[in-house]
Amino acid sequence: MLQVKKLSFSYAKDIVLKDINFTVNSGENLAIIGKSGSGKSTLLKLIFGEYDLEQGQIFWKNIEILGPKHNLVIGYDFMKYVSQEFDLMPYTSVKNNIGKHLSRFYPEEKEQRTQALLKIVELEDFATTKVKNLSGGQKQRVAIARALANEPEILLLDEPFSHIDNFKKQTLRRNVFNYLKTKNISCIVATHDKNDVLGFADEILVLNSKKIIAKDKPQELYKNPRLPLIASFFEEFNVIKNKIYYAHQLKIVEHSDLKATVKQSYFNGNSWLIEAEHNGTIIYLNNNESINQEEVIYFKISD
Ligand SMILES: Nc1ncnc2c1ncn2[C@@H]1O[C@H](COP(=O)(O)OP(=O)(O)OP(=O)(O)O)[C@@H](O)[C@H]1O
Repeated sequence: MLQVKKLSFSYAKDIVLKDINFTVNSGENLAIIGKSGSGKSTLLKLIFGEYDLEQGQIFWKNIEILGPKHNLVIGYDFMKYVSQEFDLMPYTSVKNNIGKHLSRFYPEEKEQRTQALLKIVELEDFATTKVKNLSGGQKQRVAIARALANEPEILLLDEPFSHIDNFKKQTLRRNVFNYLKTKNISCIVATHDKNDVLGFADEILVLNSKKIIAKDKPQELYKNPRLPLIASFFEEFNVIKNKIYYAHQLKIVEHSDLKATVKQSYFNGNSWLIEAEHNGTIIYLNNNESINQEEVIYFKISD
């Protein structure tokens, strides 16, 4: 189990994280979300041991994670971190990057393991390509495979699929997160993308104003977002009479006391997102088809 206890941290004078407490069990997938600059990457780096803590402690099982003041080499064998920078060896092949930390004394196992990892990140065709000749998304996939090579006990992922195209993203997410579950590897993912979270995270931790403002199962946070900041992570939403409603909870009907004037329609695949003005504020609703600008609509709210 990972335990983060009373952690506070600042770069120079500005405090970034204050009194952070949480735990992650073995095999659990925790997503960290929050606005840009809320401290997600900093928290991952602290857990990895990249900086010395000012206050608080971090433990993996009963080993205390310590920063550079206490360790000549940053990091621990049981933990891997895939940063936004990847840190790959550019003039070396994909295969050798992935196998970098695998033992040379067992060449057959090393080859099998590398092939299995190439398959997970779907880079079999690039095994002998030098990393410098890969696209950003391909490099990101190499970095993920390399982090998995020695089966860490806990994996820290910072925006792990941000460079990967939409054609591959969903398959890759399933491959990686299912692999982690089958191997009981704990995982902490910092992300802006709800698709990295819904369907994969056991819990979501929300950072805001230096603190944890929520920690709950994705289903619970989605159903009861409590704050506009949380709702905005999932979908377009409205605040009506101090309650939060997603766009799909407002239904256009023939007759209602609730009236709005359409301003814009946006195609979003499954339906259209309708932007309309209601009592001087902009609201968002879903509809099966687009609606002309300035048309008056009536809507009801369904919980
Ligand atoms: N090395 C550093 N030195 C000084 N300040 C830093 C450093 N790294 C980050 N910060 C600051 O700390 C705060 C938190 O940054 P961090 O990168 O952890 O946020 P984040 O939530 O991961 O952001 P994003 O979602 O944009 O990646 C920001 O205000 C940032 O400017």
